[in-house]
Amino acid sequence: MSSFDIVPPEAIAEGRATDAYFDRTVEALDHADRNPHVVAEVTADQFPTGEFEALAGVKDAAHLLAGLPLDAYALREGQLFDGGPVCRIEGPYRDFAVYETALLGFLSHASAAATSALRAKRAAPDAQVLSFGTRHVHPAIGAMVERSALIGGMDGISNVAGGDVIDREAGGTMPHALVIAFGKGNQADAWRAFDEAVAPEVPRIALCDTYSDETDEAIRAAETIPELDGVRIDTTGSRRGNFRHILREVRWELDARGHEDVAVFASGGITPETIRELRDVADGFGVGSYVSNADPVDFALDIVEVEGEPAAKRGKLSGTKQVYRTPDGGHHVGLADREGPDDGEPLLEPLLEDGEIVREFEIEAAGQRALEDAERVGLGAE
Ligand SMILES: O=P(O)(O)OC[C@H]1O[C@H](OP(=O)(O)OP(=O)(O)O)[C@H](O)[C@@H]1O
Repeated sequence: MSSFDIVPPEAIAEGRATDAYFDRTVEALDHADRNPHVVAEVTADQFPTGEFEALAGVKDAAHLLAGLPLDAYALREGQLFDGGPVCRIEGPYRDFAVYETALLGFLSHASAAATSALRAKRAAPDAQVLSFGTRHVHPAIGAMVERSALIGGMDGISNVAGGDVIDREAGGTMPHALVIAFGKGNQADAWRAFDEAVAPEVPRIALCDTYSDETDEAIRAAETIPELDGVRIDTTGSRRGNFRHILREVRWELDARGHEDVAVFASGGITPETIRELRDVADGFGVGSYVSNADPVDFALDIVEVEGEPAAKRGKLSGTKQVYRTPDGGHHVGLADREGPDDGEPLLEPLLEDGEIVREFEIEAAGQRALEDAERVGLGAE
């Protein structure tokens, strides 16, 4: 047993990461010798709302359900939706009832982070937008946050173990702690030690706000490290004043001394709004809490068909559904056995066939899909 309070992956795979009432449900169904064939759908909103979100977490959802006697369909990761099902399960209910809790958790949390990542990246498509936020959340979900950030189209991640899990390398240069470890006034020693110590492929980006004026530190960093790639300005909120002005000044003073090729990165409390304010004066952004702390999407799993007959609780729409994307960016919900809209591309595609995963999960392809679909539906274009 781990000394950390972390539900182990095996318990999730076995269906133990469930609300207890599903265990009671299985007991009652067993007692009554009842196991109806159902269609169940995962939905946040029944009808399109105009508020788009990006789907993520489908890889984990597929592995959760793998091996069960069911078929499943889902949107592709990175696909945007604003209503209707994002996932459909068809099979004997008793066999998958206990997986609902973990299934919704996988999709809800990852989709929220991916959606925020997409909003951040869309605010500055030409800048480097990097994920910095796993420090704000439980370390057990670091890989989920980083994978979702990339599915949302972000350009890089910072969590090393999270990167190991998703087979991507974490990036990053220095915290304030490194500069402080060399003592006030000795920032140059810290930057020099960094430059001498770290592998050549690590970008030389100096943190330039620890002790003194940002422009002063940026100039000194550029003079200390001949191959300096960039400076990062993370001015503490209480000292920030006009952050845009600070970044413009840094850019100006670097340029005035011939350091036009030194990039300027901004971090600390960055949101899509601040990115839009700063995108013409910064080359990149470190985004933390805006992505890692995103509120989970409010997904629910609902039975919509029992033994081939429409069924649903009040407030939910019965019948097996399909969702479609039309070229104008419209998201349409219809019954699966009816004609879809003209030129509508069906979005719910096979995920599992009789318990076998029938899909590849490509992070970069998902990120590309998210960015293209965001362009189509106008998400984050403001
Ligand atoms: O505000 P967020 O968007 O969540 O950004 C995450 C963190 O990244 C920056 O810290 P930094 O890397 O400079 O860390 P340090 O102050 O501990 O050195 C910033 O000051 C935040 O603490």
